[in-house]
Amino acid sequence: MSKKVVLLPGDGIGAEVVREAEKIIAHLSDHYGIGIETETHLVGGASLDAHDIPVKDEVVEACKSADAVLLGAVGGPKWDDYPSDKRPEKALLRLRKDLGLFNNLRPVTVFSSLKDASPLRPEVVDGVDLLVVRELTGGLYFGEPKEITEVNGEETGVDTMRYSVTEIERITRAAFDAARKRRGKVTSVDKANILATSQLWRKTVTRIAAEYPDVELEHMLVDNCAMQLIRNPSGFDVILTENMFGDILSDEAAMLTGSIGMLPSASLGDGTGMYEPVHGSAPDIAGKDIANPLATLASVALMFRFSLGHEKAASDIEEAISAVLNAGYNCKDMSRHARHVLSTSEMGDKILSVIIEKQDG
Ligand SMILES: NC(=O)c1ccc[n+]([C@@H]2O[C@H](COP(=O)([O-])OP(=O)(O)OC[C@H]3O[C@@H](n4cnc5c(N)ncnc54)[C@H](O)[C@@H]3O)[C@@H](O)[C@H]2O)c1
Ligand SMILES: CC(C)[C@H](C(=O)O)[C@@H](O)C(=O)O
Ligand SMILES: [Mg+2]
Repeated sequence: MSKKVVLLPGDGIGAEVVREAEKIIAHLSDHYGIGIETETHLVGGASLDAHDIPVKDEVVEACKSADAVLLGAVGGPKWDDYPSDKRPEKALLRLRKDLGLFNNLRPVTVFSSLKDASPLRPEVVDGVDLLVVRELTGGLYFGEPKEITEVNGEETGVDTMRYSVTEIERITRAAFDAARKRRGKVTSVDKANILATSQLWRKTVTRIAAEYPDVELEHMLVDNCAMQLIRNPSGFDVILTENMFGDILSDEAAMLTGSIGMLPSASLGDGTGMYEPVHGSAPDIAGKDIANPLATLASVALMFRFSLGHEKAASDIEEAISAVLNAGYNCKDMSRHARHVLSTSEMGDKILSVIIEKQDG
C-alpha cells in the first residue's frame, strides 16, 4: 500500500532542510517497503514569485488528499512589504485552517550530551523534556475583525482574540491525552487576570480536566510561564496554551536545547497532518549550507509516527539523531559546543549513514 507525502520546501533555508529530509524519507520508504510517493509544490514567497499568490488552491487540495505534508519554512525580506493578503505567511495560515490543524505539538528535549549547549546553566536544563501543545487555528491569528482602518482621522490597527468553548475543549483533550502518555501533568497557560478569552479558557480546561483524574492540572499566567521556563524548565511536562502564547513560548523553550534549529513540530487535526520545523526561513543564513536540518528531520520522525503509522521508522530517525549528537557532531548554530561541525548536507548524510549502519548491523 503506497503513501503520498506532499513536500512544501518554501523559502530560504526551507528548501535546504527539506532536501535532507527527502533523502531520509526515500531510504526509509525503500527499506521498510512503505512505497512513499513524494510530490513537491511551491508555497510562500516561492509561490508568490511564480503565481502571485501565497498558495494555490490546487496545492491545498493536494495536501488534503495526501497522507502527510512536510513544510520547510516561508517568508523573507523580499516579501515583507507585500499587502497582508499576499504575505508568504498567509500560505501557512491557510494550510493550517483548511486542513483543520488545531493541535500543534512542539516537543522540547534537551539531549544529555548537549546540556552545555544551552545559554542556561547545564544543571538548569539537564533532563528537560516538555511538550508545548499550542492551539493553532484560533485566537488572534484568525479572529475578525482584523484590519487597519481610519478611526478619528488616524490609522488604527485591530486584531481580535476569539475562542469558542468547542475550540478550547478539543485542544484541552489533545493536551490531556498527550500528558497521559507522558508524565501526567498539564500546565495550562493563559492571561485569565486580564483577558475574557483566557477566563473562558481556564473555566473550560478545569471542566475537561475532571475527565482525567489521573492527570495533574495547574494553571499559570503567561508572563509567569515565560519566567518559569528559564527558572525551572524541568518543572514542566505538557504546556497547554492558545495560539499566540504558544508561538512565543515555543521559541523561548527552543533555546533550552541550545538552538531553534533543533525544534520539530507536528500539526494535527481530523485529516492530513502537517510537519514542520518550528524555525522560519532564516534569511540571514539562507544559501550557505549551514542551517541545522535536525528540527526538520525530527519532524519527519513525527510524521512517520503520527501520519504514516510507522513507529519503527520514527525511532530509527530519533535514535540516529541522538547517536550523532552524542558523538559530538552538530551544525554551526551549535558550534560552540560541537566537536565536529557539519554543513546542512553533511548532517543529512551523517544521519542517513547512521540509520543505514544500524539497520545493516
Ligand atoms: N513556519 C514558518 O514557515 C516560519 C516560522 C517562523 C518564521 N517564519 C518566517 O521566517 C522569516 C524569518 O523570521 P525570523 O528571522 O524571525 O525567524 P527564523 O526562525 O527564521 O530565524 C531566527 C534566527 O534563528 C536562526 N535559525 C533559524 N533556523 C535555523 C536553523 N535551522 N539552523 C540554524 N539557525 C537557524 C536564524 O539564522 C536567525 O538568526 C520571516 O519571514 C518569518 O515570518 C516562518
Ligand atoms: C510564520 C508564522 C505565521 C508562524 C506562526 O506564528 O505560527 C511561525 O512563527 C510558527 O511558529 O510556526
Ligand atoms: Mg513562531
